[in-house]
Amino acid sequence: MMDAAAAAPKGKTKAKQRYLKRKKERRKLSKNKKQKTSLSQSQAGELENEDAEDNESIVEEEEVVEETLPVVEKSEKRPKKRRKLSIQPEDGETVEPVLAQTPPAPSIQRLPTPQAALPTFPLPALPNAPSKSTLALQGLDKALVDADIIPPTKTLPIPPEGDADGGTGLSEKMRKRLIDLGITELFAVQTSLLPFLLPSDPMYKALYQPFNPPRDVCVSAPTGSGKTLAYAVPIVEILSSSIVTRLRALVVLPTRDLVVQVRETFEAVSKGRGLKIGTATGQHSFPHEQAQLVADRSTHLKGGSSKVDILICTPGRLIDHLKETPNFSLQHLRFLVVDEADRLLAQSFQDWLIQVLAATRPPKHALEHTLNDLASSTPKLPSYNSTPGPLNLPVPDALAPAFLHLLPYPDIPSFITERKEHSCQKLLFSATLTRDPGKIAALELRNPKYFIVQGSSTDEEEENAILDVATEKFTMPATLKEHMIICSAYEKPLVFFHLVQAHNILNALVFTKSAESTNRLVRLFEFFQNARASETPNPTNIVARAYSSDLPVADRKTILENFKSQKIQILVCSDLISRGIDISHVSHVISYDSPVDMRKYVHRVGRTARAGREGDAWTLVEEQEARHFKLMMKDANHLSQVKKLRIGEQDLTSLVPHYETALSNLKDSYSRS
Ligand SMILES: Nc1ncnc2c1ncn2[C@@H]1O[C@H](COP(=O)(O)OP(=O)(O)OP(=O)(O)O)[C@@H](O)[C@H]1O
Repeated sequence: MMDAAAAAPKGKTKAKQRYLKRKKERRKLSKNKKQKTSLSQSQAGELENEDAEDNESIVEEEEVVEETLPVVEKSEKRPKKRRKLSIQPEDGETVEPVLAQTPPAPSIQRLPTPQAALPTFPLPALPNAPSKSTLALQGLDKALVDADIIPPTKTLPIPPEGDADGGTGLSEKMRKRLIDLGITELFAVQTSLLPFLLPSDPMYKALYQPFNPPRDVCVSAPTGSGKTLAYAVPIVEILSSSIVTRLRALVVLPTRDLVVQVRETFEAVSKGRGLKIGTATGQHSFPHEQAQLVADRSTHLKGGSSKVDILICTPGRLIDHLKETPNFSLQHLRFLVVDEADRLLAQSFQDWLIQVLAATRPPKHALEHTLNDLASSTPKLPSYNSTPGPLNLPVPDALAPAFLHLLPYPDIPSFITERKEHSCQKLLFSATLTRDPGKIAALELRNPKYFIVQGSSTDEEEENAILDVATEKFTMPATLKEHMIICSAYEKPLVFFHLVQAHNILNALVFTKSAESTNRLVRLFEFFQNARASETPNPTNIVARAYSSDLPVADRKTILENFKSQKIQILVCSDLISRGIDISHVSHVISYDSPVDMRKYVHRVGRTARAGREGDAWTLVEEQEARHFKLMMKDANHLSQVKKLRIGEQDLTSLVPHYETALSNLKDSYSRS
């Protein structure tokens, strides 16, 4: 018998035999393991640990055996073909199978989910046509397009003395004065204009701003909206800072009556501020006016010699003073107000505007001429570099700063190269502001700022407001009610009498086409009243008076005062007082003869419904004029606001007998005179 060692195959060492034996045992064990499904975890763990230990020992042994036993290596399990792996996550979410190493085959499922549809593009189309208003705005003056649109409802309370100015820009003195006058809030036009003209920075309130001259202003605001205070208040505020009297504000108005009215406003507002106010209307003799306006007329003074700070005048008399009154000068003007601007610009009286503007500008040559005489009479002036000698320089006589450079002083070098500008600020006002570019250009406005008072809340309404000014469509006071009565020429006086009686009119302004018609209507009305009174037990006596340019100035003044104090109930007038006149209690305006143009209509009806009060306007339109009147209203986009009033035939026929008597009496009176 062979022993075990001898039985061992040749070349196998003891270690090898031991290894093979243990391997056999391990295989056996792993077979058993598979069969024993109920094998506990702990047992399995022990087995694994055992395996791990075995493996360690094998590695050690293999390091030794490796070269000699390649067979053993072959027996190791190698990964076969790579297969797809499927991962089943715990939460049950299905994960796309991933192929190891090989790139994923393109699959529709794997593409990002496409959007609902392909992106859409707008169909080619023409852009929307610009609106009519946008088109109309094109080519308009930029200043007008940039206008400030102020809603008429915008008001600002005036804080009492001691409080902050509340955004009004007003001094304590002015606030106290206004409150004393019963003005407790600023109207729309004033809320915007006052802070613009009275900025909080005192630099901009200065009388002279030679290097930063103020912007000019154009204001379009309805009748009775408070335009007069909108310029009177800032002028008084700025001028009251001046100590020396110079003509610094010039207010130009179309009629004497308006001059008187605006003077009253200035006097009321400037009470206690030390400002001197003068007027020039031709009401007094020329020498009298000269003496009122100029202190020294005998010495030639280059800076002028004014006795007033504010001059309110009509253009005709202004030009007379510019030409004829020695030392009457506009060089110090800080404000030039053109109220009822469209009317004044239409008035080419002696080219008044050109002459006034020329007088406010520093002349390039004219002053030099006048100074030449002076220079020739003085010893030759030393040049800047020459040996200093005794200077005998002309006295500037309080020349305005913008005019100083014209004096024949030695040339003093200055680091300021900018030209000095005159500081005259032009302020234009009207309820019917003109858009005639030629007329506006004549004003030589400096960077003008427009303010338009008109109801507007949307952008479109703002555009419309600008367009209305551009196309001369005017805004009426919101509190005004308008009516037209179409009748025959024969019925017209009857309609007038009926309106006066039926509506118990006590404060009416009646407009006719001429001074002659005015007088005739008043006389007819008086005869009619007399005829009625003889048959009526307790007749109400209504006093009617004519107010026309035929009357002496003193009589006009008395009549106007009597109408204001309600001693006269009906004032019959021509268009002489259709503009600007402010009589607060006028409840009715009757256009006995219908106005020929829209501007006249706006100003006539604007004598009522002022300062937020109610008012009625009636226009009597003869049948043959009806077409023209309606067309005029339609062109102004205003026809819908003018209601047609029908008067029953019965109402008129009852008045006919008295009317017939009045007519025959009038005829007699005319034949006698
Ligand atoms: N803030 C205010 N509070 C109360 N009343 C005011 C105010 N501002 C002006 N008024 C009054 O309103 C009236 C009309 O003002 P004004 O005569 O200045 O109107 P206007 O805009 O110039 O009208 P028109 O275009 O007809 O000349 C005047 O009696 C004036 O005293």
